[in-house]
Amino acid sequence: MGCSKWRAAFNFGHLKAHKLSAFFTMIILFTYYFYCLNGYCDSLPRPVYYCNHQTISQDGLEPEPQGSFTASPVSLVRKQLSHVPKSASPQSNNISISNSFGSKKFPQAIIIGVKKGGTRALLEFLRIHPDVRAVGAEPHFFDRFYEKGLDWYRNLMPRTLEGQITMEKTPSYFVTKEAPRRVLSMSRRTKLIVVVRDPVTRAVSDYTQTLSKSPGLPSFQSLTFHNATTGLIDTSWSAVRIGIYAKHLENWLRYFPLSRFLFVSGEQLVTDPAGEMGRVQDFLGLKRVVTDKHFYFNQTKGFPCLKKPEGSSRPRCLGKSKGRPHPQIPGEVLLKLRDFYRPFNLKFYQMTGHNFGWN
Ligand SMILES: Nc1ncnc2c1ncn2[C@@H]1O[C@H](COP(=O)(O)OS(=O)(=O)O)[C@@H](OP(=O)(O)O)[C@H]1O
Repeated sequence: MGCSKWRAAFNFGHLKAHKLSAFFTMIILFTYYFYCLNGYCDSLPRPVYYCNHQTISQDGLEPEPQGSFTASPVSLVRKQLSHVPKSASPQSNNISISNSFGSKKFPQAIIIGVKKGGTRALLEFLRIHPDVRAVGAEPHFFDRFYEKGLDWYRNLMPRTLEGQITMEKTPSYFVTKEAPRRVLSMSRRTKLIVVVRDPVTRAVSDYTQTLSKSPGLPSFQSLTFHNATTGLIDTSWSAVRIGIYAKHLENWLRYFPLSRFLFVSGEQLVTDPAGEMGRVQDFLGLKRVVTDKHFYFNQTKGFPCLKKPEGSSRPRCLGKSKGRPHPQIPGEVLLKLRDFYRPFNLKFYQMTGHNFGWN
C-alpha cells in the first residue's frame, strides 16, 4: 500500500464530528460488552456495608489489619480479582473464567440470631462447604430495609449453581417483631438457624462491643438495673432484652413450626466446632464435608480457627472484634442476672427440647 493510500485510509478529516463520536462510542460499548460477557463485571469490587458501626465487606471479611477472615478493601479487590488469570483467554484450559454461572436466589437458610452468639463463626465455617454460598455482610433486609423490596434482597445474594444453597446471616432478625411474618411471605420453607449462648455472657459481650465504640458508656451494672437498690432488671436495655430467648422464639413460632429451626450452641461451637457443624450440615441437607480436619485451636486467640478458609490457603482466625476479652463485672451483678434469666432459660429448653446448660 502506497503512502497516499495509507493517508486516505486514516484521514478522518472528511468525516463529520458526530460520525466520529458515534464511531468511538460504538468501540467503547463493544469493548464493555465483550468485557462483561466474559464475566469480569461480576468480579468488580462490591459495596462495603456498615453493620453495627463495623465495616464489613460484601463478602463478609472484616477489614481489620490482621487476624482473620479479614481483608482491607484493597486486599478485597485484589482477592476478588486474583482468580482471573493474568493472560487468560475466555476458554483457557477449557475452563471458562466467567464467574456469572448460576443464578441469584432467595436464601433457603438464614442465620437469624442471636447477636454475639457466634453467628459470624458459624457463617464462615459454613462458607468452606462447596455447596454453600453466602452473602458476607449482614443484609438487614427483614428488619431495616424491607421497603426496598424482595428483588433488591435477591440481588444481594451470590449466584448459586444447582445443588448449592444460598445463605445470609442477620442476628437482629431474631428479636424483630415483624421479621417472622416477612420471612414467611418470602418462603415458608426457609430454614432458620439460631446460635444461642448463655444470655449473661451474651449480655456482657454485647456491652463490650458497645463500649469499644463508646468508651464513655456507663458501667454494665448501672445499665443492667433500673435502680441499684431494688435490684430490678432493666429489660428495656437491649443487652438484657435480647437474652430472653423464649420470648423471641414465641413470636417466631406463631409463623414457623419448630421443625424449621436449628438451635446451635454458641458454647459448643467454640469447644467442638466440628460436632456442631455436623448438626448444621445435617439440618441443611448437606453432605458432612466440614469436619474436624478443617479446624485447629489457636492458643493465642483462644478459639478454634480455620486451617484453610474460603478463598485462602493460609490458616485464619476470626477478626479482633470476635473473641475479645470482656471487662470484669462484679460477681453479684452476674448472679442477679443469672437469677433473672433462669425461668426464661428453662422455658427455652422446654420449647426447643434442648438443655443448653446455662445454669
Ligand atoms: N471461632 C471463633 N472465633 C472467635 N469468636 C468466636 C468463635 N466462635 C464463637 N465465637 C464467639 O462469637 C462471638 C461474636 O458473635 P457474633 O459473631 O454472633 O457477633 S455479631 O452479632 O455478629 O456481632 C464472640 O464474642 P466475644 O467473645 O464476646 O467477642 C465469640 O465468643
